[in-house]
This record gives sequence, C-alpha cells and structure tokens, in this order.
Amino acid sequence: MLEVSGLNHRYGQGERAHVAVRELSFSVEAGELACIVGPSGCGKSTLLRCIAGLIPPTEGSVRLHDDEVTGVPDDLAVVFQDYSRSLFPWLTVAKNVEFPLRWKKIGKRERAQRAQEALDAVGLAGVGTKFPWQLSGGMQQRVSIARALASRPALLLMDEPFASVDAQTRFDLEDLLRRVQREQQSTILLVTHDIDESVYLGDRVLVLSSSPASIVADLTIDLPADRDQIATRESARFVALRGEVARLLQGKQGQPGTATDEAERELTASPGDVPH
Ligand SMILES: Nc1ncnc2c1ncn2[C@@H]1O[C@H](COP(=O)(O)OP(=O)(O)OP(=O)(O)O)[C@@H](O)[C@H]1O
Repeated sequence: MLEVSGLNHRYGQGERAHVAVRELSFSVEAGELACIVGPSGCGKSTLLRCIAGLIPPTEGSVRLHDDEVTGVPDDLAVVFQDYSRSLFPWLTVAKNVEFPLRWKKIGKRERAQRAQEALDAVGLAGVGTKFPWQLSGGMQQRVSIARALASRPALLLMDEPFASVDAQTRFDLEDLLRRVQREQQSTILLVTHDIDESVYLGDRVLVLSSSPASIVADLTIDLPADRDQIATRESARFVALRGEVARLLQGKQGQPGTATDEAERELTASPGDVPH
C-alpha cells in the first residue's frame, strides 16, 4: 500500500540546513496498523508531512499503491493532534464530517449517509446537529476520526492523535481505533512518542532514532488481536515488548531477541523459581 524509499528531508540550505529525516525506507501493507514511535523532535511530523504530500522530500520517494506521491493524494486522510484547530466551529458536526466529501464531488444524499455511518462507527450517532464547541475534547477528536473515515481513505495517517486528551479518554479512543480499523480493514500509520501506546495499538512498531530520524527497529507486535487496556498492559509479553522499545529508543540495542526473552522469563517465572 505504502512504500517509502530512501527518504531524506532537510529544512533550509547550506550551513544552516537542518536534516530532519535521514535515509528512511519502509513499507506498510494493506489492512495493517503500523505505529511509528520516536523521541520528541526527532522528525516524526516531518516524515508524516512528506508521506501526506504536504512537503516534498529533499531526496527519496513515497509511493501509494505504486503511484509516486507528489501532492496530497485523494485517497489519503490525516488526523492531527490538535482537534480544536482542525474542526470548523461554524459548521455542525455532521457538516464537518461531510466537508472533505464535497471536494470529491459526492452527492448530497451520499455525503449525509457516509457522515452518519462514520459518526455511528465512532459512537457519536446522536450529535450530528451539534457544533464542535458543544462537545468535549475527546468527542471532538472522535469527530476528526469520523471525518477521516468518511472519505474511506486507502491510507489514514495519524499524528499523535490522542496526545491532547485525558488518560481515560485516550484509552477509549485507542480501543475505538483498533475496533474500527479491524471492522473496516483500514490501513493506518500512526505516529506517537508514547511507547505503551505504540505497543498497545500496533500490529507493528517502527522505532526511530533521535534527530535526524532514521529507523532503528521494525518490530512485529505479536500480542493477541483482541486487546484489553488492563489485561494486555499487564501481560508479560506487553511488558517485554515495551521494554524492548524503550531500550531501542535509548540506543541500548541488545542482541536480537535476548532482551525480550529475558524480560519475559523474569515475568513468567513463578516466585519460587531459582534463576540459573
Ligand atoms: N518548517 C521547519 N523549518 C525548519 N526546521 C523545522 C521545521 N519543521 C520542523 N523543523 C525541525 O525539524 C526537526 C524535526 O521536527 P518534527 O516536528 O518533524 O519532529 P517531531 O518528532 O514530530 O517532534 P514532536 O514529537 O515534538 O512533535 C526539529 O528539530 C524541528 O525544529
């Protein structure tokens, strides 16, 4: 679905140039939920902007279904962190969700139907006639997600989408995203700086180095598909995976597999076990 090859992005030129992204290559398969985790300021948003066609990469290429991305593709949607600035306050919730569909020349009746379906999917069936400012922050971010889903994008990009909501709402939105992604078989690339969130949400986690961003690991998250905010986060496998991501982020790259295996052994050993 998505192929990023040899991507470099540099802001400015000459001595004052700042390299934000360096030699990034990876692909995302259709139906996959891939998370990108990296330290603050490492270049995550720059990478997403290049993928979304909002800025041209200095070098390298981004391909979506084999077509080179040179501007914002029609079948791509982006959800940003700042929901309060991404919704139009003068439009109702339903009209906000319908808005991008106007540009796709979709008729009025189908626009209304798709908006209603998307609002149903995010648990906001009854709020279409309200205005964004009448909703809580978490509800506004659900509206942003509904708007992205209504356009049925081939690829949904999410830039720290849950960073501005409280912890409980964040858990609810994470579960909502996994449910909707599985129901609709959407392809999602989500950027976060939260290690636990990346492991909880992802089928895969791409770990980025500090600035300039380059990939230090591409981990398959082999947790069961049905995840639970308490049981999954308490499981030995989750704890081992998040430990591995944390070590990679700190640049402590142990021998492949050993860190995870050791962490897991420690956690699964019964209290009476004597270490060898
Ligand atoms: N328009 C710009 N012009 C010059 N430098 C920029 C520009 N945008 C970003 N940068 C720089 O590029 C680097 C990467 O920024 P970017 O926003 O991509 O990082 P990030 O990982 O998304 O950060 P955060 O996690 O804090 O949101 C930073 O050092 C930033 O200062």
